[in-house]
Amino acid sequence: MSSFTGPVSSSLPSEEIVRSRPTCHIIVGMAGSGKTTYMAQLTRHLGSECYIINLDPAVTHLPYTPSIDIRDTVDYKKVMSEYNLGPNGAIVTSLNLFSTKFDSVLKILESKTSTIKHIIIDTPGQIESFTWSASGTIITSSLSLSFPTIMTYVCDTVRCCQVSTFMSNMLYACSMMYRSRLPMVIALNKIDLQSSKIIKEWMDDYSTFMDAMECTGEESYYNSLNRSLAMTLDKFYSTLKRCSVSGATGEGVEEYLQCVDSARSEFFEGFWKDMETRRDEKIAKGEAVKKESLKRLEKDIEDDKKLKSEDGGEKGEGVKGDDDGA
Ligand SMILES: Nc1nc2c(ncn2[C@@H]2O[C@H](COP(=O)(O)OP(=O)(O)OP(=O)(O)O)[C@@H](O)[C@H]2O)c(=O)[nH]1
Repeated sequence: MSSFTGPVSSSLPSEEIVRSRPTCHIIVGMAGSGKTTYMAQLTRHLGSECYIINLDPAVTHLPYTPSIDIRDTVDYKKVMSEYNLGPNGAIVTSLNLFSTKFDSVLKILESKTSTIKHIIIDTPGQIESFTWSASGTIITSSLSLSFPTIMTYVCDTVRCCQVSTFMSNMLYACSMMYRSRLPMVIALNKIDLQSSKIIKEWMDDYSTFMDAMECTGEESYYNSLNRSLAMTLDKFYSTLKRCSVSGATGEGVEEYLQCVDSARSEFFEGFWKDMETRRDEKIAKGEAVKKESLKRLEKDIEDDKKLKSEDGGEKGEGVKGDDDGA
């Protein structure tokens, strides 16, 4: 799996150091999918082993107590009025403002690595404001350069039992996974209300999804688009880790943590290896550029010398001095 598009520094921690670090879970999902409720359940389960960060500037109530809260740094309502923005624009701007201070967050996290095993991050309900914004990319990249990081995509199982909602969610998850290049866990949430069996079948067997689409009785452009997309997504499903959970009852948290463990290993096999290769490539490229510059400099000096000998050294002291200096 190739990965990273942000800055690569040769002063990054080694794999050995990163391996001993807590796993960072970035919790994403469509509005109302149950991210916050599930996070509360997860953090209750993990207790003092986890460190919680809230990145949703517009949330009014949280059922958990975050250790770092974007709302302590950025006043979303003020951003709205000062920059004359609507709700979504204000979320993106608040995230942008917060991302400029993200180095301080990383420093705090660094100081906690010996006492925590998980860093859990809640993101705004307006999924695109985090996943498709520059600040979302900066935050995700910064975290993944210091900690084994995974994306947890929370799905509302009740709504995903409709073929069109299922497809929208999978397309979103797929694009986010390929954009971030991080391992992804799909948490099929709200299983206290609806079994996730049918969704798993659709992921495992393309023909069952086709059958479900036939059952809608529609032969529309939308269905033929869904059919083509389903074929394309087939490969994506095979790379996913998925589990069934309930933010309401806590069911499935253990299964989720097993998925996280395997996603963590995938992080080192895919993302981290690729990142190191890129870093080595960049250093090697830097060396090559240096060598090339040196060659050019030597050639310039040679050319200069040739010119001077052709001129018979008539250019006087100044040029001689330059030559000596070179
Ligand atoms: N029955 C049931 N309800 C749930 C579950 N998870 C969340 N809910 C309900 O779904 C609604 C949305 O839950 P939230 O946790 O606020 O969802 P969210 O994704 O954080 O919402 P946004 O931040 O607005 O995107 C709330 O009414 C929750 O009580 C679940 O596992 N089972």
